[in-house]
Amino acid sequence: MDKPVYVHRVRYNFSISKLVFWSLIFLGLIVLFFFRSPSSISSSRRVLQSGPDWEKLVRKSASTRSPSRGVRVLVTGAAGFVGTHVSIALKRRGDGVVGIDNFNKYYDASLKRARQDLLKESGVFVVEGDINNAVLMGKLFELVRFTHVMHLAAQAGVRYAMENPSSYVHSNIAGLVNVFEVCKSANPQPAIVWASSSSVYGLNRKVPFSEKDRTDQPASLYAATKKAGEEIAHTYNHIYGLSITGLRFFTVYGPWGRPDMAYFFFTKDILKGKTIPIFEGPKHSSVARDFTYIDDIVKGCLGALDTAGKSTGTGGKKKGSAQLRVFNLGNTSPVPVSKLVNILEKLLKVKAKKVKLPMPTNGDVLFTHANISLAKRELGYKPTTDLQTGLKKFVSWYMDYYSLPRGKSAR
Ligand SMILES: O=C(O)[C@H]1O[C@H](OP(=O)(O)OP(=O)(O)OC[C@H]2O[C@@H](n3ccc(=O)[nH]c3=O)[C@H](O)[C@@H]2O)[C@H](O)[C@@H](O)[C@@H]1O
Repeated sequence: MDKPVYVHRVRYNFSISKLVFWSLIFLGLIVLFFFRSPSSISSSRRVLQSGPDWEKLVRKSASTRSPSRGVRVLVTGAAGFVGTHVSIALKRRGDGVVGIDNFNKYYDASLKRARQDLLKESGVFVVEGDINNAVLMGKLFELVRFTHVMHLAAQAGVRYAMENPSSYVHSNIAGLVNVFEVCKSANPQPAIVWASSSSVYGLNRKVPFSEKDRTDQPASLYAATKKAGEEIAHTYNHIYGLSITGLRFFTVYGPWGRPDMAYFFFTKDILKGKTIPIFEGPKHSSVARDFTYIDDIVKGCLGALDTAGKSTGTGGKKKGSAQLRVFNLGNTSPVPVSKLVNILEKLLKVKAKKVKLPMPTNGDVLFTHANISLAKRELGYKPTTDLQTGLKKFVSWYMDYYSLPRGKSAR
């Protein structure tokens, strides 16, 4: 028997509304996925890495306040801890600054994104890319006649080198070589200031560590890649006339710091009531570091940049000898890790749960202590912040950044 027409119509209408219903659900899911996925969050911040708008951003960021001074700096690792502070300091005094950073996930990338926001507020544009990308690096030099490169991009961390050795080779060796390659071919060649590390002193026992001391006993792959970097710097200076200054940083700490470093994760764990491991040397001796506050390091970096001689080559050809320097940037007052924890306990007003453990044999050294007389003489470097004062500033930033109640900490 034929069904009445209205039955067909009802069925037809029903399947249309079903189709519309499911389409809307499907669309909703797509929208939800794009709004919530972290990659969409970062891509919304990301600017296309080519085209006139991007070039305009690069050129604007590189423009100097006073054209007569004309200092234009490419800062690699600009969204890193030291990179952010140095970029802001350069921009604040009127220099042109362009940043580059690959925003890798070695530690919480949202902290790097927050630093990027801070840089943007200061007028510093950060190009998203890897220093190993020769085309991108070359493009930046086509757009801007950089006078200096502040090369701070690196795979940091002493102990992580056991977990991911190739990341150290990629950033600290291949990446460094690529930076030098691009600089040697640039016309004019920029002067380069780059981050080496106190870890190059390795098993050196002579204190305080002087630039003249031996650095051929690295205790970690990280240290070995930094030491290799210093030798590679010698080669590029020798063959191409690049002016190169290496800075040996001593355990830099402060606001906007690195969450993988002890002072940072101790703070987090003390507040959470988690037990913190304090490493000890043989016979329960204390392990100590020459902790150096970020503002002092920034002054050292700017001092190195301002006193850097010009590179002498052009377009890959050496014209004469150029400056090759290396400096310790430390605080000259080593503090035992147990004392660092005591200071944090007082500032946080929380008693830490501690466990003393023998220092693991994965690259750590027992102590560091910088002799800074060379940097004092040549760069005018003079650290002024002791650990108590610097940690107070760090804790204050930490409580604000993570929106923690103020009651628990001392400002
Ligand atoms: O000065 C440097 O050259 C280096 O300083 C730091 O390396 P490190 O001094 O080992 O800094 P942290 O990892 O923050 O360790 C600080 C101290 O805390 C100790 N520690 C670390 C971790 C832990 O769980 N317990 C502990 O007692 C370490 O043995 C060390 O004495 C940085 O992580 C390196 O990137 C940098 O190059």
